Amino acid sequence: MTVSGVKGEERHNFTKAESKQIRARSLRLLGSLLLPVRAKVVLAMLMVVVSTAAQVSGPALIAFGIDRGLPALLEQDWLPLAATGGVYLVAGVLGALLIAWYTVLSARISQAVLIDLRKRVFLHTQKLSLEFHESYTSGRIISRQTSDLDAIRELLDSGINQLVQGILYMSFTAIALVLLDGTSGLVLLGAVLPLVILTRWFQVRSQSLFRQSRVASASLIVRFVETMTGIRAVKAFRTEKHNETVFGKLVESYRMVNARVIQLFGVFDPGLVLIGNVTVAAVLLVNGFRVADGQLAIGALLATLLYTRRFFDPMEEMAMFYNSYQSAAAALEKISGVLEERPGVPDPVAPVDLWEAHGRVRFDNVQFAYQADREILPHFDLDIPAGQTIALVGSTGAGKSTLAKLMSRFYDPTDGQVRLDDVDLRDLHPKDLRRAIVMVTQEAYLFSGSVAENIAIGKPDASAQQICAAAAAVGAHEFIENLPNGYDTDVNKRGGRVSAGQRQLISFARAFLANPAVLILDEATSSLDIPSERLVQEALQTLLADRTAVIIAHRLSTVAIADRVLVMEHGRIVEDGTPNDLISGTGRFATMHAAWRESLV
Ligand SMILES: Nc1ncnc2c1ncn2[C@@H]1O[C@H](COP(=O)(O)OP(=O)(O)OP(=O)(O)O)[C@@H](O)[C@H]1O
Repeated sequence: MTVSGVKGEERHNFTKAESKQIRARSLRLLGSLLLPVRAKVVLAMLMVVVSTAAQVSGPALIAFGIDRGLPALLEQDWLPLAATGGVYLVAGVLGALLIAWYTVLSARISQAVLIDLRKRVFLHTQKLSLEFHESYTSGRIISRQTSDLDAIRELLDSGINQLVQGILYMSFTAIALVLLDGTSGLVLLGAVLPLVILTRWFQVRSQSLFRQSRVASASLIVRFVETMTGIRAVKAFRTEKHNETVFGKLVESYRMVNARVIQLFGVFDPGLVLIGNVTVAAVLLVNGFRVADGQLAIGALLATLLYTRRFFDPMEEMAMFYNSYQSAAAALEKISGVLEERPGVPDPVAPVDLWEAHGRVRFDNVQFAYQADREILPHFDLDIPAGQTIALVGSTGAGKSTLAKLMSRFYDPTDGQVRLDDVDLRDLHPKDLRRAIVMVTQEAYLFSGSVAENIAIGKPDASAQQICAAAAAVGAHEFIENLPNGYDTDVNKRGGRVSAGQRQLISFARAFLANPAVLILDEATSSLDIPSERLVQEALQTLLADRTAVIIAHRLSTVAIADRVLVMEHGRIVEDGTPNDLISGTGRFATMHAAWRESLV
């Protein structure tokens, strides 16, 4: 199985080569994000090096002040002590200023990187085909934009700072200690072994716990989003109690993992403090004797103690970095996977412009399957002349919506071609394709915003009059006028809520305004009541007059306005003719129509 794109997300056990492939992908993404801010990164590094050096100089200066400045002062020479104090002050101020500057600069870098990544994820996910969105759940998409980006933000905001400053601080401190006094350096070296053992122990255990914690929190998000997305089904089937139990279990497992993480820190933190204190005690003991023997000055003793103590300070923060690094690395892996996905319907390399499409649609030798082993359209030929109105009927699962999706190029055929005015849809300029072919579906999705804005999606530069005219043409004007703020009513605010049928009318107005050469209505009148449907049918006569139209409808009333009826079964057209011919015949459509007429009586 491959790990390219999002496929790797479902797996946990990778081979070495696969892990390498995923890491390389993450690093490439990180590299491409840092490239535009590389100058700032170098500057920030320089600042942090200088400011850490300034901070680390403190104990050495204190030692100098005590061992050289004080005796000189006793001899009435105040200059060495004053100079030491001055240098200490300058180092302190410089360190503080540089840290302040560094903090601002690193925040800018992290903001730039995050904004870039956030935009890339949004734009790319939006570009991915319907095929991708139909299998990649909304919970996962939301996690990519929220918790994953948060994990990366956390790493950039504090994690990297802590790591870089921590490593530099510990290295500079160790170097300063060795330079000041080799013996103390040896004592510190003695602490390194237990330190390495403790840190390694912590890393090994925390790695698996942090992973479990991320998995548990992701499951919580996915469960929450899916429950809320399906809230209607939840209420209709009264599954609240069941959901509560399932969610409760997820929360409990999240709590358990976090409790174990805290237990781990409960051993690691005191362990660090203990090693630090034992080392300081050892330095005090060894150097105390050396001071008594006159081998070491008292100021140097103090400085060695301060360096030893300070050496351990960044350890805990660096252990925390490990956590944020792990989360961010996992997040980066998943985000880079989404960004690696290629749209199932790629934009043409040499797009053909079709300014004024006539609307002839042809399916030539088309074969189509969603999954390799299950063919939906085995072999499909169809010629729809420009301006014809087709009613597409057939039983559930016959492949009607699939045909509509191929016609709108939501999918590409596995074999053969779908053409508009003799141009393969794959070669058509995406802008021309969207202008020429519009599909209205049953969902009739409305975006946040006013009714007018929702209609104007069909033609963003439309005037208010054009919007009203479009609404009037599909019989939506009256109800829109009766909404609290008319065309300016926000469809997602209380009071502005519209019914499913009204939503469909708005999406009709949107399609009418877009004025495409080919209009596909996939169950687009299913939520309308019979009088509204009749109204729309009248409007449809005008709406469909000068364009090619494909109407998929279970209610056969639509057939009356069609020039031609296609009956589909198992991905094939089994009947094709004018409504009258088919009704008066003895085929499937005649039976369906008779049954439908009877149901009306
Ligand atoms: N995204 C998908 N992935 C895999 N299989 C799919 C997908 N969408 C549809 N199918 C399958 O393709 C077949 C045809 O489905 P399609 O939606 O085209 O039927 P339909 O004639 O429009 O049915 P209905 O009248 O119920 O809407 C069905 O067997 C369905 O299971």
